[in-house]
Amino acid sequence: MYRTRPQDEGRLCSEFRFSQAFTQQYELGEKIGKGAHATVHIATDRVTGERVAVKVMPKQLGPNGFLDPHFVRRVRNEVDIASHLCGSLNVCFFHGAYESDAAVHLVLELLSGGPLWDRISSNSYGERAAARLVREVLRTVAQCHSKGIMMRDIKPHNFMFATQAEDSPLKAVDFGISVFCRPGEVIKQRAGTRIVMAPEVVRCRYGLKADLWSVGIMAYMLLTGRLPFPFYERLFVSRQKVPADEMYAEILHAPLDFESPPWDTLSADAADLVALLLDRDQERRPTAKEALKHRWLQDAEGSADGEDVPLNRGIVQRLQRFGTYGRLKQVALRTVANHIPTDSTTIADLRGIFLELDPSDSGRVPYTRLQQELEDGTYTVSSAEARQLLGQLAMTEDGSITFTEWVAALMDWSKMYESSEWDVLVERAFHAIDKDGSGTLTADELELVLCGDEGCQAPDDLDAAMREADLLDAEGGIGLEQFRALLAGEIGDRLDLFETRLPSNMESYSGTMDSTMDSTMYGTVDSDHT
Ligand SMILES: Nc1ncnc2c1ncn2[C@@H]1O[C@H](COP(=O)(O)OP(=O)(O)OP(=O)(O)O)[C@@H](O)[C@H]1O
Repeated sequence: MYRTRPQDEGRLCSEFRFSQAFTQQYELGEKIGKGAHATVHIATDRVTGERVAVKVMPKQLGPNGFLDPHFVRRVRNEVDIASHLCGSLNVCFFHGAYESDAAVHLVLELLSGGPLWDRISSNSYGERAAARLVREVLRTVAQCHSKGIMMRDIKPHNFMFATQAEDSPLKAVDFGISVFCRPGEVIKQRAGTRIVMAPEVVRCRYGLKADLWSVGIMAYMLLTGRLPFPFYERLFVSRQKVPADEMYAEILHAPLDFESPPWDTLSADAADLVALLLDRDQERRPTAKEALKHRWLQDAEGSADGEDVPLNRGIVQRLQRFGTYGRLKQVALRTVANHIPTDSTTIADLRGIFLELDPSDSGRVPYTRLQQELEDGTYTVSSAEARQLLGQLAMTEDGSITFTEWVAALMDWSKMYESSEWDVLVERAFHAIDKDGSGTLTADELELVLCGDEGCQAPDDLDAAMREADLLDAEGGIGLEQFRALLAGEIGDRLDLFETRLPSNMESYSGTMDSTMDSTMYGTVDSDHT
């Protein structure tokens, strides 16, 4: 994620250093959405014909003619967080960023199922359907929190369905006001959308747990079609303006309504989880990982979906986990994988599955064969998602994936990390990258492993990788200890943070819903501008 550095604030227009080749690569089509900071269009890839969404953000200049620092921060947030999370199927896939003199273009996965907001307004969810959606939202939050990212604007507008299907996956969009926040860190700037704002955000002293309150409000809305606060009636039914101070007072003090219908017909488990998430004491409120273990969410998909999924049915989970590691960490893991002896027992099960795909034991599997494996019905992934997942893997020139790559992507690295082999492997990998033997990985050496002999094509590639690895300040290079820390961080991300995408029976939506809610009542308060 972007941290504001003095030299980045107010840079001249061209200085995002994104590619300027948008119009060469894409044909811009009809407008499909509008937010406060951007318009969103459909666009078509001129070579592949693939349809994508393009978020066009007009460049905002400050009075001095330089780019407005808030604008720079918002764009960097979106780009960096989307890059961090691009392996996750719970997040709208980010294809890349472009800029012209007038605008930044963010090319995104096209989500044609519309925002969750629209379905909340026209449907009520049966408990099981609601539980599935809450679980997807919690997974997204858990993935973000494990990367130290606070989403800060969790609301039904910022989750969109991939398709029109009732059981469509739900994906997060719009990370414009998200921030880096380590566990225990306190943020003091009020930001977000009032109706989902946690009490501690209102008080301007908050951390990651504030996201869980917002999930609680979303879960409440999914189950009841309304908000738990008295101001709901005035704002959404009578359509009156409610002063911000009055909303804040109710968020801080008003009793939350768990009595009125339909609470009398909802399960005790549903009420229990929502009440836990809406605990005003953030210390007692569960983390996203704890909430995911709640009883109400356990049978949400009716299928096994956790650490217990066998390797041969857990490829989608593992590819997502690898995809969220960041490019520099991925290449570092590849280098480590390259040093694991092929007969090591730690990779025996991975070898067995690889051999099923590569019966002649050539050490390679064609990319197309893997794509077929993901799309053959074992998993519920679209072609674009299969490409997204496999796009994390480095391909050989003949379009194959090597066994080393397979190990790097699918390995349970936490087990290797705990083994006696780990330290030696990391050291060997470090020395393999440190070509000049200086004991430090320089920018040139990192560029070589990231982008090969030709160097990085997009000027921002190396910077972005360093930002992802939180190593932007490592101007003198990366030493062995930093390299170790890079590899160890988040190594133990639990697999059940990621969807299995194994088929399961989904309950249909049911019931009725108040359809008077209106997106105009839903504006983000971006405190950077207030
Ligand atoms: N990937 C996508 N696929 C299809 N439509 C999208 C996509 N991303 C956004 N949209 C549509 O465009 C609208 C505006 O997008 P978005 O919310 O990201 O803009 P914004 O200006 O950053 O928002 P905000 O007003 O919350 O700051 C969304 O409400 C949605 O309807």
